[in-house]
Amino acid sequence: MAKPVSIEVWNPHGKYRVVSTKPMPGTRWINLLIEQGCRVEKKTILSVEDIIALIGDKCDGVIGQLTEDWGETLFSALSRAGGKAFSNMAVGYNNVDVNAANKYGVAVGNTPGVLTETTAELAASLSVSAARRIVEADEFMRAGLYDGWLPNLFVGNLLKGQTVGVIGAGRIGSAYARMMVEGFKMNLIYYDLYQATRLEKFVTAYAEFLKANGEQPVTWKRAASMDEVLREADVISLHPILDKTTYHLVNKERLAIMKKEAVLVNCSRGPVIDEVALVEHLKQNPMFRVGLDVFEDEPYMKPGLADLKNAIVVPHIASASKWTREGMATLAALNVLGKIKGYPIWSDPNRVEPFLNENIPPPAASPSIVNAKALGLPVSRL
Ligand SMILES: NC(=O)C1=CN([C@@H]2O[C@H](COP(=O)(O)OP(=O)(O)OC[C@H]3O[C@@H](n4cnc5c(N)ncnc54)[C@H](O)[C@@H]3O)[C@@H](O)[C@H]2O)C=CC1
Ligand SMILES: O=C(O)C(=O)CO
Repeated sequence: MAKPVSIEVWNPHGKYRVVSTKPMPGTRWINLLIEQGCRVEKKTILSVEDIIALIGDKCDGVIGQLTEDWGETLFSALSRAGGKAFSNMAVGYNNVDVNAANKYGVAVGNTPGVLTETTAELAASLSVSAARRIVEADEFMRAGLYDGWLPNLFVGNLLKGQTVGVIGAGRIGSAYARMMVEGFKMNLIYYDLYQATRLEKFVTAYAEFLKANGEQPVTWKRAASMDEVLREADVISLHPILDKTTYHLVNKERLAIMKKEAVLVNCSRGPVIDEVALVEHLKQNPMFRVGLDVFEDEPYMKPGLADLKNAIVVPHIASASKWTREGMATLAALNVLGKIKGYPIWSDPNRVEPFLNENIPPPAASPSIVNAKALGLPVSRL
């Protein structure tokens, strides 16, 4: 039996009913829905049962979260309530069974682009923090253990001239690579199923700039295999989607081929790393360091991880800048609104800026619907 849920409601007499399963930052997303005749309701963390109760008998669209299991049960409930629109407030949608959504004709939205730089910045921060042992040093200082400067105190790794490895050089992976190459003059090695042409051009141009200024040019290489990246890189950041091909991509065997003093960062999804194997590897290799934003059994950590000084752990905050989180809420709301209104799908989900400019009305389109093709939804000509 679902427990009764207390709900905040805006525009109670709106024609369409849109529910958000969690409070989202900012008010623009609410205003955009209200202006178009929607009644908006929001709640906080919900179980599948709670979400079914929230959907009720009539619901036109739902804005959901990556913590929720959107599969057959929820899509059939939404469909029974007359809903044909769902959006994750996230770019990753491994929590969504898109085939089940297709079965019920429900459009599935996500929020690409608006979180690219914010997420890459956190990955870069974790890389530097792990390489330079910033969290350990902070704890040491606060514990009153600092007696004075010492040549060996918290000695870490220099990034300049070392190699940064990126696995999954899509939007976020490429943005991270640019930060590390340009910011720290690191050489790049990357692995992706596709060639990252723009990234390669960026590094080539930056290398020419450095050479022209009498500095050592940076280099890039597209690796033929993921193992090549793991063997050669000093700092490795994981940015693929989570699917069957990337589950436990980093496992015991692959950890063993990495450099003993490497830094590994994960801002993608927890299950991309076998976390039990990682804990063991960290114990055996105290100079190996990790920066983790995501965990295999979120919100929990595997036993032992929290005790390890060579691990930095943060609670899935990679996209947590104010601008980005408000933008994610806006994109998610507009995905749902667009489907309700029968708008076409925006033609390029990598170019969502027009939806984020608060000074102009957003385009009459859904910014990003991942199953648009499967549902035969029309594409915007804008
Ligand atoms: N920690 C956090 O708060 C956040 C996590 N994410 C995660 O980051 C992921 C990536 O986001 P974007 O860069 O926007 O997506 P994207 O689609 O632009 O990039 C993903 C890349 O992974 C590559 N890829 C897929 N399978 C692969 C494989 N087996 N081996 C190597 N590469 C593979 C794809 O070809 C693509 O280039 C999301 O799916 C999400 O799970 C995204 C935002 C914030
Ligand atoms: O967007 C995502 O995929 C996240 O993990 C949260 O920003």
